[in-house]
Amino acid sequence: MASLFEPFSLKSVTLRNRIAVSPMCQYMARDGVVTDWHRAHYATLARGGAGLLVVEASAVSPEGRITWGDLGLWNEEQAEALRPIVADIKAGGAIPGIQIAHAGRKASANRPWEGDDHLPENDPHGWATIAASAVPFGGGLPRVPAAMTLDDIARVQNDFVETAKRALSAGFEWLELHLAHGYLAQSFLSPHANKRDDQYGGSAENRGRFLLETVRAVRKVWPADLPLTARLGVIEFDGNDEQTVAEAIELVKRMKAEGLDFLDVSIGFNTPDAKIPWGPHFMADIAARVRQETGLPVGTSWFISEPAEADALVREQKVDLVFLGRPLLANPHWPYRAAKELEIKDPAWVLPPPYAHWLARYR
Ligand SMILES: CC(=O)[C@H]1CCCN(Cc2ccccc2)C1
Repeated sequence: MASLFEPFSLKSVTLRNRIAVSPMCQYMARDGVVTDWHRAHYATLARGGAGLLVVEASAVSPEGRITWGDLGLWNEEQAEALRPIVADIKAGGAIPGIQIAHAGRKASANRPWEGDDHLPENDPHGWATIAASAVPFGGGLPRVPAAMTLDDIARVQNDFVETAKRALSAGFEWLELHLAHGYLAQSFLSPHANKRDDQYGGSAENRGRFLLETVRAVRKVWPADLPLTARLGVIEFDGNDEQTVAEAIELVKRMKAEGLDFLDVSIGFNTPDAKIPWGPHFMADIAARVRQETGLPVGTSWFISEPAEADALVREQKVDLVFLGRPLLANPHWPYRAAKELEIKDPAWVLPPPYAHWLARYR
């Protein structure tokens, strides 16, 4: 029976435990390039003891960023600048992962602490946005995106492929396609956002096409022995959940057949009117259903903060990995806290030797 501190192997990669650092935007990049902020941020988190560290959403093109502060992986300079980050993550003992993304109709926005809303259309720092259809998200993100042409679709899918190749060249061993949170790929899957009448709209199969084609294309360039994963919004909490989850599970089965190795189960966030049932590990049972019905290993996040809860989710085989975000911002050594609370042997040694030997002494 696996527990939080059991290793996890997937393809040729082995994680030292079931704790993953969830991709968390820092909005501290310059032209998509990492800065000193990221160097300290990622080294600290990697040294904290997690088994996997997924670097924040990195845009596949400049207009694919949420804000001007987002990381990018659309050019070689950005890839090169990520190499020391990968080295720091590996030196800390974690597997280096990265999430690659296109923000779609949620792009061209202010950083969360500076408004978390769309820049004014005439703002020189903003840019035109694209999505499945010319339908705005709403709320603080009212900008109307351009409906993508078939050429746009092919271009953006190629951007994901080229970005995946750069992630490999930068040394990442775990790739997460961002297909969630109301961003570009998710906007194709959602009837809230996708009003197309071509082969990318209408039926569930058509609405899943962009996502499935992107997985298929990236799988061709991402090494067969390295995990190709995705974060997918499988539920909207918009009153139509049974249909949404059923459609998502069918799509995940198709993605698995195309070589997807793991699913990070999340939320669609395609409508500002969603009624999210925020609460302790509220996504766990939905993740367990995806795991059960697709046979893929899964992870999930959202309101997982207590070690005993995280351990139970793994022991009960609801998830294979727990993705932690804010608990790790609050305490980058959360794995050490968990090791103590779960009474793991030699808990201090989830941390690097310079810390562990002191913490293990004077008991
Ligand atoms: C890139 C990404 O998925 C991040 C960006 C920052 C907010 N994160 C969490 C979030 C998603 C959707 C609505 C509200 C909050 C998601």
